[in-house]
Amino acid sequence: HPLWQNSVYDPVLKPLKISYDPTTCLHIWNNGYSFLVEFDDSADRSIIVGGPLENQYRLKQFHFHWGAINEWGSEHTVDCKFYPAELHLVHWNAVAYPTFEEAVMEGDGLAVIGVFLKLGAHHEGLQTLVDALPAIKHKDTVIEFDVFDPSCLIPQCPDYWTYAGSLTTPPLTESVTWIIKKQPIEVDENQLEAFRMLLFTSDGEEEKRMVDNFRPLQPLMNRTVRSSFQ
Ligand SMILES: NCCOCCOCCNC(=O)c1ccc(S(N)(=O)=O)cc1
Ligand SMILES: [Zn+2]
Repeated sequence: HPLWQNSVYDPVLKPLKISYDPTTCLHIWNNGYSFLVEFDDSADRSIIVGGPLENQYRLKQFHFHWGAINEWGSEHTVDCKFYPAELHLVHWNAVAYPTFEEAVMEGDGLAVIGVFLKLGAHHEGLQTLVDALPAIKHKDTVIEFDVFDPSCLIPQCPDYWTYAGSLTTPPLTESVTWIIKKQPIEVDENQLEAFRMLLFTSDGEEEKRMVDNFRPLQPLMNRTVRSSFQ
């Protein structure tokens, strides 16, 4: 999604407030499309509020999209530039809807924080995840993941873009308030290569490396992207 050129500064936008409880972390698994870290969302223990949001939203999972090479991989672009990977932290509106599955079908059901990954310095917090990847190389493999604070993957800079959009994989429902952080996080080449060693395929099948698991850019049409910064 082409950010920046078509964005309008909205002075009404508030800072996003993020409060995650690291002990709500459950497991990390390879679902055949990406690898996901899932959280216990049975109570309001890991939530975001503020920003463009009317309600508070509960963290359910985070996952990534990345390319086969560093020239592409993100699902949003800034100034026509792709990043090598993009993190999505998926939250749902448990104030308005009883289950995640129902929230997925509603316009104000989900809020996804997008964070760009840029090639650079080693990322200590990400390394914890990278160390777990060999154990979930194949589709439908899972390992327990006790304590992890996803805040370590979110840049300090408060600036973000926001727009009303959709899931980038089926069911592609238009239920997502996208909140894309302006500042990328830096990860090193070995960490990106570790993502690319995962497989789309199950154990025993012919190996297909998990790369280029991003949706191609979609036309902006008449959508407005607002920025929280000038
Ligand atoms: N499985 C049958 C019922 O399905 C109900 C809805 O399931 C939705 C599954 N998809 C997701 O949860 C889901 C979540 C986030 C993103 S993304 N890449 O837009 O952040 C894409 C997809
Ligand atoms: Zn995603």
